[in-house]
Amino acid sequence: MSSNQFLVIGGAGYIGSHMVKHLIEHGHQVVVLDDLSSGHADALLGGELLVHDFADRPFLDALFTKHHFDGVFHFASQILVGESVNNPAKYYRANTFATLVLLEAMRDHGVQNFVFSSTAAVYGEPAYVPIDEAHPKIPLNPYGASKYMVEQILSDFDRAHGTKYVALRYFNAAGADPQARMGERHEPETHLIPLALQAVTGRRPALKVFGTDYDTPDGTCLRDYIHVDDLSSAHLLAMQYLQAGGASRAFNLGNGAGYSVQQVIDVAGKVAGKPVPVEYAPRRAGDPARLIADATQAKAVLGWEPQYDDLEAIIGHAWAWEQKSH
Ligand SMILES: NC(=O)c1ccc[n+]([C@@H]2O[C@H](COP(=O)([O-])OP(=O)(O)OC[C@H]3O[C@@H](n4cnc5c(N)ncnc54)[C@H](O)[C@@H]3O)[C@@H](O)[C@H]2O)c1
Ligand SMILES: O=c1ccn([C@@H]2O[C@H](COP(=O)(O)OP(=O)(O)O[C@H]3O[C@H](CO)[C@H](O)[C@H](O)[C@H]3O)[C@@H](O)[C@H]2O)c(=O)[nH]1
Repeated sequence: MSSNQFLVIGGAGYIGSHMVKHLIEHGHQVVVLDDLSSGHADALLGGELLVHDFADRPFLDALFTKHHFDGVFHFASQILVGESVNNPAKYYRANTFATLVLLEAMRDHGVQNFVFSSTAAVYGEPAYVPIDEAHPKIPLNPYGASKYMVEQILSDFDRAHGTKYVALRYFNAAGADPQARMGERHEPETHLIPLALQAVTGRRPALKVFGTDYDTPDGTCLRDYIHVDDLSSAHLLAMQYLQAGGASRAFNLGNGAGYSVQQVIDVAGKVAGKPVPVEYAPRRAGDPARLIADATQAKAVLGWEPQYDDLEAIIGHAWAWEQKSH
């Protein structure tokens, strides 16, 4: 495939920085637009970094006048589910309204091909697992709702303006660059794997296990952990699908296997060579017992083949990053 120029919004973040790496490794030109509110400039392996809020319309007008982009990947968002419940306006503004500003600018400048970071949170409490794309979308919190609203806007823009998009609904993003050049650096960190590993090193207090009385084999929640590099490969395939004339749609991204919180803790202890200090705590509000993806569509339509279906490999990469970064 020939070299293209892509805009990666939120490219200095956890998942976006792996995307930038993947694009560069595939010979593409990359412009990163990131305000560094939660991202890190040193996570970028290359490309041109523009430090700016992506929802600034005059800035976007100048950007789209100066550059021709073959497509746009959009990772920038507010990502804390709990915060979204207490401060919904922040989420509808940053995730939904800001993306509408971006989509209008893209429409007016004729920028085509949009790959959007959506989430399994659009589904809400699962009616069945594994969850396929046809599963009812009843988000339980404003974070999930803010993303689902963007999907609905995208569908309307496609009908009205021919905006071509793929919405990728990730399950639990995990792992890090196998060479530990970049990894997960959220602040505050809320995700299970980095918190477990940081409890081992003593950088954080004991890991609180949120609930041991779920209707699952060991009583803790099941999640579908998908490696960030596998997310990146799916994004590029989704972009190429659009460039080849594929119809706008959503895809789930996950491994299709559920691992319990207790299994993650056990594997993290094995990988780190020391047990994870844990404290058993009540359930966290809004956590479904099981979230497992049916990603058959991404495999069949995009030709996506995840490389890392082994939890030990995923946590191994996160551990190498954890040791290198602190
Ligand atoms: N981490 C997960 O498990 C997960 C799961 C499902 C979906 N997602 C989605 O994936 C995307 C990336 O998540 P992440 O974990 O990499 O988050 P992150 O916070 O590490 O990255 C987000 C990036 O966007 C930038 N950003 C935020 N607001 C901006 C703005 N207004 N203008 C310019 N840049 C801005 C931040 O500086 C950061 O670099 C998000 O859209 C998130 O909702 C993540
Ligand atoms: O300190 C912790 C942190 C998490 N957990 C448990 O570990 C599992 C995974 O929790 P994470 O916070 O790592 O991930 P979530 O499944 O809550 O969230 C992920 O999936 C969501 C979709 O439902 C959103 O997309 C979100 O951005 C993404 O990180 C859950 O059962 C949670 O209760 C703990 O027991 N202790």
